[in-house]
Amino acid sequence: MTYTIFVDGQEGTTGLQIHDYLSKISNIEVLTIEPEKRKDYEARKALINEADLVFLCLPDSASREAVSMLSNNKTKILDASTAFRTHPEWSYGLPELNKNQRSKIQHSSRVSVPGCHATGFILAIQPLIAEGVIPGDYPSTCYALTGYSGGGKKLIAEYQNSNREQLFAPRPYALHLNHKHLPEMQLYSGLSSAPLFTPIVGNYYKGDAVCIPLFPRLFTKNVTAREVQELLAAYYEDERFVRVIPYDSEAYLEEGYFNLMQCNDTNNVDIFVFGHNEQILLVSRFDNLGKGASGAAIQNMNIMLGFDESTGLQ
Ligand SMILES: NC(=O)C1=CN([C@@H]2O[C@H](COP(=O)(O)OP(=O)(O)OC[C@H]3O[C@@H](n4cnc5c(N)ncnc54)[C@H](OP(=O)(O)O)[C@@H]3O)[C@@H](O)[C@H]2O)C=CC1
Ligand SMILES: CC(=O)N[C@@H](CCC(=O)OP(=O)(O)O)C(=O)O
Repeated sequence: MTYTIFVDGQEGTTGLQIHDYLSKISNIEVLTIEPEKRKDYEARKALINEADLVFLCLPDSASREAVSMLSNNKTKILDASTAFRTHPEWSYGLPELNKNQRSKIQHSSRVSVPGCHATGFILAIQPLIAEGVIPGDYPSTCYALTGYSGGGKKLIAEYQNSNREQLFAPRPYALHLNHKHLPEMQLYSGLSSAPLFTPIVGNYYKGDAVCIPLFPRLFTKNVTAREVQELLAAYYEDERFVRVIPYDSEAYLEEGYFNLMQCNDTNNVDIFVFGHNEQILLVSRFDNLGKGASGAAIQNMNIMLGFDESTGLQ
């Protein structure tokens, strides 16, 4: 069986990369829109309703509009925007979340692709809450270091076409403490309040390290950093895209420094547990355009269409 696929937003950062992945997958036919018609309501509506599966790689408002264009029961939607990530009728496209999530995605025709920072945060902290190690009302904090491609065409152009001195140094942002990923970070991690989250964008293309400092004295169970690593390793034992790095493994550092680009061009997430009995630092590392965006979108498509989950992915 051949499935027809349409990417609405095909010329954007996420859309272009999804096209790259799709070009390597068989059993699909990609429907394209003429470039000058890519924002034409009727032209988009026709293709959205013709396709078996549509990727929405658009701003939130255009995603909502695209969903309102649906007039059939066949088309499955995978939305990359923030518009539906906590919507009760949509499935959250993080198959590794728990034992039921993969099947939820498989049986759903509306799936949202998680935000990049949210992916790293939830994968690292959720199992510790689910297993009763960290209480749901834990006052969590999180910071993330990310490449500028996460900001889409506009931020890429700013970094690549400007020599402004202030772009050379890392730049903290979302300093009103209201980053758009907070609702999904809270909901799917199982926390009763959102983390205090401060992302930092750097002058490099891609690579994300989401860091979560933790104080075991505030935990429900008395555990060491080594035991936290063991718990996470057991939780993700059967997951092909999530690797929990052995505790205390200097081999993964480069002369003592962390390389946050090491998962680039893969769909992998590496989770590290650093620290000792009094302080722990969890770090999730991944490609913000891979498992943080387009790779995750393709992984979800594979599940929704019944393909092997790693089809087209590295
Ligand atoms: N789920 C994830 O992990 C990630 C999701 N995203 C999300 O994906 C979406 C796209 O992000 P990104 O690719 O980085 O953004 P870009 O700005 O790079 O691309 C967005 C594209 O959408 C097009 N567009 C805007 N409005 C319309 C419209 N009404 N109809 C058709 N096309 C339209 C733009 O056109 P034009 O070329 O004319 O500007 C552009 O090509 C955003 O919602 C973003 O939040 C982003 C990164 C990761
Ligand atoms: C550098 C930068 O701006 N990054 C984006 C992350 C993009 C992403 O993954 O998420 P969305 O799908 O929610 O857009 C940000 O922090 O908003």
